[in-house]
Parts: sequence; C-alpha cells; structure tokens
Amino acid sequence: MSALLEIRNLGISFGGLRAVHDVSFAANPGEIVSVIGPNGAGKTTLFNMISGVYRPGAGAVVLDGRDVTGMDPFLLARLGLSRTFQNLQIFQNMTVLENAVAGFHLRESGPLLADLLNLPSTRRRARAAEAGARALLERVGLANAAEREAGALSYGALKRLEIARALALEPRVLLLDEPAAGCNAVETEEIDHLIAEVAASGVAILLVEHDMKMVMRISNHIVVLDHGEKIAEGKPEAVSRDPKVIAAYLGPDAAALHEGEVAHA
Ligand SMILES: Nc1ncnc2c1ncn2[C@@H]1O[C@H](COP(=O)(O)OP(=O)(O)OP(=O)(O)O)[C@@H](O)[C@H]1O
Repeated sequence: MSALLEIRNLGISFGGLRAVHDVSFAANPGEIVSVIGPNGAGKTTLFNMISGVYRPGAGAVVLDGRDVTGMDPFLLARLGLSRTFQNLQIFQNMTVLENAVAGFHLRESGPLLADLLNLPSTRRRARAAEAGARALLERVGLANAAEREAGALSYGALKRLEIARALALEPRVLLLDEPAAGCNAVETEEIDHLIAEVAASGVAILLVEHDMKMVMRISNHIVVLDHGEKIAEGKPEAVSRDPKVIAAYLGPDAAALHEGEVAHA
C-alpha cells in the first residue's frame, strides 16, 4: 500500500546552486516525520516544494496516490495538505478568535455576491466558522484568550494560534516550519504536546525544527539533509548515532544532537 504522502526524488536548483537533489521519503497518518540538517541544507526549500510554493525542478509529490507536484498551495490545502511558516503569519491587530476564523474562510469559496448580500447561507457559514474556531482554540489551549488582540499574546501562544489556523483546513498532512523557534522551554513543551495530539488524531506531520531535543523527543522518523541531499533517515536513536549525521553537525549542534539522543534513551 502506498503512503499518504510520498516525496519522490525531489530536486530544485537556483541558478547554479543545487539547493535540493534527489530527496525521497514518505509519511503516513499519525506519524511525525522531521526533516533536519545544518543551516542552508535545503529544509525550507524542500517544504516550499512540497507545499506548492516552489515548483520542483525534478521529482514528484504524491498525496494519497495523486500526483500534486507544483500544485497551487490553495488547491493543496483543499486536498488536505496545509502548512505553517517560519515567520508568523498572524494578523496582530485582529483578535485571537478572528485569526482562527480566518482559517475557516481559507477553505471556503462561498459566492462573493451571497457574502455581499449577507444571505442566510452566509450567516450560517459565519456561525459555523466561529463555532469551529472556538473549538480549535480550546484544542490549542487558547479558549480563554479568544477575545484578546493577537498582538498581545506571548510568542508561544502565537505559534499555537498559527497551528490552530492551519488545523481549520482539516489537513491530513500538516507541515510545520520551525514551530518552536523563539519559544522558551515551557512554550516548546506545550507545542510538543499539541503536535503529538494532532498526530494522534491521525494527521501526518512533517516538521522542520532546529530544536534538536524536541525533534528527538517527538519524531517517529527523521530525514537528514546536508547540502541539499538526504544523507540519512530512520528512527531518532539510529539517526543521532549515525557518523554521517554527526559529521554534518560539527560544532555546538552536534552536542545538542547527542543530548537529544540521551534524552530520548
Ligand atoms: N529563492 C532562492 N533563491 C536562491 N537561492 C535560494 C533560494 N531559496 C533558498 N536558496 C538557497 O538554497 C539553499 C538551501 O536553503 P534553505 O533555506 O532551504 O535551507 P535550510 O536548510 O532551510 O536553512 P536554515 O536552517 O538556515 O533555514 C541555501 O544555499 C539557500 O541560500
């Protein structure tokens, strides 16, 4: 049986630079697959190809048996693949609830005229979106902050709000680009729990994250990139002991990798 998400031999070059070359892996429902690698290894570029931001120069992205390579991110979201970005995409001047509601509107294509005329169907959709948004805020631990301006939230809470908005699209595959970046230890742990809970609900999670302890703690499978190529993949324990991976992570990050391995053991 084929995997829910299959990445087949993906590659892209920018000018003469081979940013990603011949990368393949797969993800299944409930699985947390992390893509790690030193700075400039090609992680974000890979995410951009999978989520339709970049059209791959080679290879294919296959979602549930369907070739979705280079498909528009909006269409991909409708097919069940959504993502968050490294930089927060939150509307700071809107309330937390309004931000979550915005996620629901992303998946709709209600007729504009109906919206303008404020027809009963429009009002019904708006009520359903608000109810859905409130349920999501509960799920990510932000129910009590629903009416607050998003800009007043802590960084960790904003990261969870961004995940809530991506969940409004009811993804089967969720790509998280550095969900714990800029978060303290407590906030990182909250995000850990949230990611584990989302995976347990049957979503396949693809994670790019520099916090190696977090990666080692929550991943089922790790793909390691270096200079755009996959140099290793496997379970956290095996990957963190792989000499090729350790060599790629020379410096302080290598120590973090080792700590992650110890924490995982
Ligand atoms: N739009 C672009 N145009 C030209 N070069 C690019 C572009 N996007 C990425 N690159 C280059 O591709 C390589 C991979 O970059 P990428 O951002 O994917 O790495 P990364 O692993 O996500 O790095 P980091 O951990 O620092 O975020 C880098 O050499 C980068 O400079």
